[in-house]
Amino acid sequence: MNKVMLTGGGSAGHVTVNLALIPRFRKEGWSVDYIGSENGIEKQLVAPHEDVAYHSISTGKLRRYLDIQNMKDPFKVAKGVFQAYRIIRRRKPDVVFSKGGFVSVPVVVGAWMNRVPVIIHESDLTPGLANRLAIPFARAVCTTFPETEQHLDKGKARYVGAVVREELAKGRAERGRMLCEFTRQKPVLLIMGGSLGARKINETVKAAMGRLAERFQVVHLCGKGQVDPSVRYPFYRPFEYLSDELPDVLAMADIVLSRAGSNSIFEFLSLKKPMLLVPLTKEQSRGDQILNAESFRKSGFCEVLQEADMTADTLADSLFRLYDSREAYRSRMEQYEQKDTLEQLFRLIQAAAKKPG
Ligand SMILES: CC(=O)N[C@H]1[C@@H](OP(=O)(O)OP(=O)(O)OC[C@H]2O[C@@H](n3ccc(=O)[nH]c3=O)[C@H](O)[C@@H]2O)O[C@H](CO)[C@@H](O)[C@@H]1O
Repeated sequence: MNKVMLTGGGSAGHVTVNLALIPRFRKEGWSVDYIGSENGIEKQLVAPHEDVAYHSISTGKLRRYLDIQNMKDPFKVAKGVFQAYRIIRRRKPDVVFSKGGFVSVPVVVGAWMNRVPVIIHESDLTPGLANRLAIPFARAVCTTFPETEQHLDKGKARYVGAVVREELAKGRAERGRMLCEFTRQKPVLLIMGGSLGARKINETVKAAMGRLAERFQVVHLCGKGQVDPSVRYPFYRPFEYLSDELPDVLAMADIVLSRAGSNSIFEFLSLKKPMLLVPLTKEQSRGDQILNAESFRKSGFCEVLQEADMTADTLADSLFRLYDSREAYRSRMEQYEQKDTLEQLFRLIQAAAKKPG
């Protein structure tokens, strides 16, 4: 029996691909282990998969800026490498698949020390810091955007496309309407700030709601602890986060306002939802979302509004314009050819395993 060790975490975006792969491994009779952090979102997301053995290791943030924590973090990372090395030596996986995030770096190094092959997946157009550190230890780097190859050692890059969770296509608009108690005929605007919410978008939506409510019914995924009870409109429904109900809400949405996290935007693309993207700025992230959004804009899948230009009025104007041209966006998205990404990833992981078959 083949054994795979998965890793990745820190935000939902770094766990989604791993979760989508688990049923594929199960189908082939592989055993699956996961190394994540003690308190990260990956622990909660993996917990329902009872047949996946979860191991936690110490993690330190690999900070891009100076701060007193910097002094402690190298020790935490070193401890994480030691723990990951020991877990991998004991569990003896045939291959490690890493999705990125801080927790993945010690795991990749631990795998290399045990001579276990490593395959990496990158969701964004340019590789994140964790993946950049891990790439020298990996056999192959799978990319979501074709452009990413320019940022990598050519021999290692494999363009596989985006993994979109199967259940997202199974949503029912009617159930979404019942959940939100939307009874009007007006179009539905879905606002999604990424897995952690987006404070600046939430504040601007609050200021723009007077105008937005005239044309849309609005469902707003605000992020944990970010629902503002003072925003009250008859057809405005805020939630902190949706899990099982998300497919139904997506099915009901006519257009979407979102950050430009890679998983989210490929989900909207696969469901043909015209999108207005407000990418995280270079200061908030590393500029990856700006590049993700720019690539989608060039393909004609979205409009982009930079955060510095976002006011209540520019936001409402952009959303009205997007809705008015929704058919043109949809027909361009129809042309996008969805690759069989999950299968390609599985095959690459299988080929890298010490005991293929
Ligand atoms: C702040 C930060 O570092 N963001 C990064 C993080 O974003 P983040 O984790 O927000 O990433 P994504 O947009 O890629 O993924 C969010 C995921 O959460 C799901 N979801 C969201 C809201 C909700 O209520 N329910 C729900 O299920 C979405 O469907 C999606 O699958 O990883 C992405 C992929 O590497 C990067 O592009 C982002 O720059």
